[in-house]
Amino acid sequence: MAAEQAFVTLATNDSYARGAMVLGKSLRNHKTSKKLVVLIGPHLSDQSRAVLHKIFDEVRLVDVLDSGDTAHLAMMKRPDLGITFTKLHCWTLTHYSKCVFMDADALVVSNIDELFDREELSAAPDPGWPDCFNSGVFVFRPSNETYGKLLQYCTEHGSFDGGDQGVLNGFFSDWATADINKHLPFIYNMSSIAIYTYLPAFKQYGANAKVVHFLGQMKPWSYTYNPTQRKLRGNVQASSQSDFLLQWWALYCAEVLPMLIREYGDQPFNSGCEEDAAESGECVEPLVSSAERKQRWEQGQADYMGIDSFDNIQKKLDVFLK
Ligand SMILES: O=c1ccn([C@@H]2O[C@H](COP(=O)(O)OP(=O)(O)O[C@H]3O[C@H](CO)[C@@H](O)[C@H](O)[C@H]3O)[C@@H](O)[C@H]2O)c(=O)[nH]1
Ligand SMILES: [Mn+2]
Repeated sequence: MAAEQAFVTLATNDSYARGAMVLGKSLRNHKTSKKLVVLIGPHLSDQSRAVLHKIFDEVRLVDVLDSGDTAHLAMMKRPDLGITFTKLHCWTLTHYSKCVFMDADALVVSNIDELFDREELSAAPDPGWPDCFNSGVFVFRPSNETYGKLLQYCTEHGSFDGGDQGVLNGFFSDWATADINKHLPFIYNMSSIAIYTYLPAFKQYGANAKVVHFLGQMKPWSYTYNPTQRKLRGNVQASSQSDFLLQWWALYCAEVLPMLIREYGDQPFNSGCEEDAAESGECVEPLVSSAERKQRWEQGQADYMGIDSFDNIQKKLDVFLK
C-alpha cells in the first residue's frame, strides 16, 4: 500500500496557477512534511508550468477532453461540469495513501499536517449552508473505485450547484449527520465571507485561522497590488479582509514573482502589480455605484472600514427601528 501523503491542488489556467504557487509556498513556509501535488490543465503557459515544477513535487497534467478514460465519457454527457471532472481526478492519485485537497484560492497561515489524522471525507462546513461541506479543503483517500463511483454519480445526478461542491455533497451525503470527526473546524477553511456574516466572531476567532479561503468571484489575483505602498488598488484597503489579501500579495511578491520574472526573462507579462502610482496620483479610490456596491457586498467584498462600516450599518438600522 502506498505510504506517502500529499497536499493536492488544481489549476486549469495561469490565473489559478498563481494561486497554486502561493498556496504551495505557504505550505512549504509552514514546514509541511507532506508531498505537494498540483493537477494542471492543458492551457497553462510554459512559464507557469516551470514555476509550478519548482514549488511542487509533482505536476500532473489532467486533460479531461483528451483522455480516453471514463472522465471523458462522463464529460461528453455533462459538458457543463468541465472543471468539476478535473477536480475529481484527485482520487486517481493512488500512489498516495491519503491526501488533502486544497483549492488554489486558499492560503495556509499555519502548519496543518494534523489534517492527515482525519478520514475521508473530512471537510469544514460551508458558511452559506453549514449542513453542506465546503469543497475547498477536504481529506480524501485516493481510490480508482471511488473515482469511478464519483464519475458515475456525477453523470447520473449532475451537480445541484453546477460545481464539484454539489457533486461531492451529493455523493458524501451523510457528512452532516454521520460522524462529527469528519467535521473540520472552520479555522481550516475560513472564508472571508465570515467577516460580514458574523463580524464579532471573526474579530474574536479570526486570528486562529489556519487556512484562509478566498471563496467567491473576487480572487486575490483579481486585484492590482502596489508593492511600494503595500496596498491594493480599489476600495478594499484597510478592511480586515484585506489583511489576509495583503498577506497573499506579500508572499506572492516576495517568493513567487521573482520566479515568474526569471521564467519570463525579457518577455513582458502581467505581474498583477502596478508601479508606484503615488507620484502620478493614480492610486485614488474609485467611486462605486450603488448597484456595484450591492454586488460587491453580496460577493463578500463589503468596504467595512468605509461606506459599509458597522457604524454606518447601525445608523441605517436605527433609522428603520425608530
Ligand atoms: O477556471 C478555474 C476554476 C477553478 N479552478 C480550480 O477549482 C477550484 C474551485 O474554484 P473556485 O473559483 O475556488 O471556487 P470557490 O469560489 O471557492 O467556490 C465554491 O464552489 C466551487 C465549485 O463547486 C468549489 O470548487 C469550491 O470549493 C467552493 O468553495 C479553484 O480554487 C481551482 O483550484 C481552476 O483551476 N480553474
Ligand atoms: Mn475556492
